[in-house]
Amino acid sequence: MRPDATGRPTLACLTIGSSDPSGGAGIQADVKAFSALGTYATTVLVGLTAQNTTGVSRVHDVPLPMVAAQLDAVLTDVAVGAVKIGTTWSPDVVELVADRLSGLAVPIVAVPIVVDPVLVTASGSALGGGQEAVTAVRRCFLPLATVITPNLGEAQRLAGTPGEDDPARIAERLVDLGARAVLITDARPDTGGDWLFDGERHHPVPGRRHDTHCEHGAGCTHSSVLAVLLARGLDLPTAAQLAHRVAARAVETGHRDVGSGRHPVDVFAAVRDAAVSKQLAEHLEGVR
Ligand SMILES: Nc1ncnc2c1ncn2[C@@H]1O[C@H](COP(=O)(O)OP(=O)(O)O)[C@@H](O)[C@H]1O
Ligand SMILES: Cc1ncc(COP(=O)(O)OP(=O)(O)O)c(N)n1
Repeated sequence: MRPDATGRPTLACLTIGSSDPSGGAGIQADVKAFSALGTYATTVLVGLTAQNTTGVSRVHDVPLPMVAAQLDAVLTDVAVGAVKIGTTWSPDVVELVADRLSGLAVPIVAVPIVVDPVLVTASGSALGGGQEAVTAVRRCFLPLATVITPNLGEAQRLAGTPGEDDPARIAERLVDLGARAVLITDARPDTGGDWLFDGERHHPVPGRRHDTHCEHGAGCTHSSVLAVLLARGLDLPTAAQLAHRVAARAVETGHRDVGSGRHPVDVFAAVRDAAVSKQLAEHLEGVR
């Protein structure tokens, strides 16, 4: 196997999600995050969006047989070390993806699966489909995922607890509903930071909010980074801390001159940051 720049064998990661033509979020953000962390990106597109930094104007489904063919093409050829699942607004796609991943010849349980259930974008556009899609995500993805990474509003909707704003209680409800672990992003909008419940213990992930208005793609970047770190063998609480660090820095260093709405994050600048790259190197040294 050809080693990467650090001497490790190539780690291939798969993202299953939808396209953002403005380049900040969706599959495009995932490929950038995988690449920034030195991994090889593979992609299965389930939908197209017409969107930019100000919002989503239109969505279009990739036909189901084409989704199935893409999954088969990648999974029968490339040994993926991590899977990230992003925007899937069609219940049929949710079922198909869950079916293919759980029916793999090589058990995918050995491979971390991070599900980022996108329901509303930072620009305020609904992107997760209707209640049927939410029900399908609950039924098919909660038990499949190593960890799910909803933001606070998405977690409330998935848990069916609209008035509850305590992330610990929402996360516990999601585990009751079948999730193995829940990482609620931006769980404390007043102070910043995330909240991890690993099914047994709660781990607050402290953070500070940056007021740069560069949040477009923060969630996609965060969940992709998390998938890579889990594939590299980090434990979930450590991976959650580091993924937040990278995402928060990507917001801080975001592309303020791109677009007129919520500007895109910059994951490459984040991992180039001396403090972030030192922390990544320290944790990744000695793991696969
Ligand atoms: N303004 C911000 N400043 C610092 N970190 C942020 C900011 N916005 C989001 N993050 C971090 O980025 C990651 C993704 O969070 P979030 O924006 O909630 O995702 P989503 O795009 O799914 O709503 C989390 O780790 C969160 O704490
Ligand atoms: C195609 C597509 N997928 C996901 C998102 C959501 O991206 P996210 O990283 O949560 O950031 P925001 O869009 O909420 O800023 C998306 N917009 N498009």
